[in-house]
Amino acid sequence: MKAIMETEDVRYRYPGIGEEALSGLSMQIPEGRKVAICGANGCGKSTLFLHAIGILRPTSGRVKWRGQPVGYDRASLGALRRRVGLVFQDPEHQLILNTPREDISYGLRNLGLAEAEIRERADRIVEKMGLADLAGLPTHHLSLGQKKRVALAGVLALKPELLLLDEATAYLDRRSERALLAELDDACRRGVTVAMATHDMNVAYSWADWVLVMDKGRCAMAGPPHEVFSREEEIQALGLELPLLYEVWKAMPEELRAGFESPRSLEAFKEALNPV
Ligand SMILES: Nc1ncnc2c1ncn2[C@@H]1O[C@H](COP(=O)(O)OP(=O)(O)OP(=O)(O)O)[C@@H](O)[C@H]1O
Repeated sequence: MKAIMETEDVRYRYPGIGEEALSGLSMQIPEGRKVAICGANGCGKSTLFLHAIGILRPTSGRVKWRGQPVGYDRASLGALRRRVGLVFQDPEHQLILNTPREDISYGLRNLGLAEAEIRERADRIVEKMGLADLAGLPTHHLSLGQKKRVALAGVLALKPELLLLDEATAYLDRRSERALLAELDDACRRGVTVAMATHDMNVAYSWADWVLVMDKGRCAMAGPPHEVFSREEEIQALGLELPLLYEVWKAMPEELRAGFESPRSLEAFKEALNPV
């Protein structure tokens, strides 16, 4: 497993706060994967993301990009932020201009691209993400789900190698959630490593192919979803729920389950029960 980004024993304390937000965090984000980062409120997921783009700097320990320690001079931070894109939990923190198109173009302009390329890249992402009807509207007329899609479009337009999302699916209806996860799958197929912080264990279980569980500023568990969630007692002790599909599967008679790994989608579940 090759890590695109990793942290080594990272400690961080917000100024004026007694408790460490990260208290010896060592974790790896494997390259090319869809990673879910799970953990109770306040376990340090957002703080980890702010370290990943160099907004915060560890009090001790190291953050590494492709095996090399991250540098904190202007040029190194600029290079890091061209490679790592962060979609914030609250799209209001990301969308600052009048319209989605202006916001998407603004990010591209910051990359120093020529106007023609800015227009072309903005058009392409607007069309690809089905935002054409919204692109020219005042951003404050958009729903939360629409704003989340625009925020994602703005970061994807920058073509990051690692895409980080903080609670991307929170407050989305099922259809918007599915559309957003499909977008992330698509990005991953194009070679982008995607890591999403989520409280939704159903999303973590069925969408991700690697799961990191954080607890009190450290990495408590890491592995493929069925492996992590099969450690049921540990998951529950960390205040997390088991995914519904996993629980239903485990509640079924053992002879029906024999020979199958716990299915991670409804389709796989049905197939396991009615093999063709
Ligand atoms: N700007 C800040 N100033 C002071 N303390 C902070 C700040 N941001 C976060 N913290 C503290 O750092 C710890 C980790 O918070 P963080 O937001 O990283 O957790 P999280 O896992 O993302 O939480 P959530 O799931 O609620 O979004 C918490 O104890 C939190 O109170």
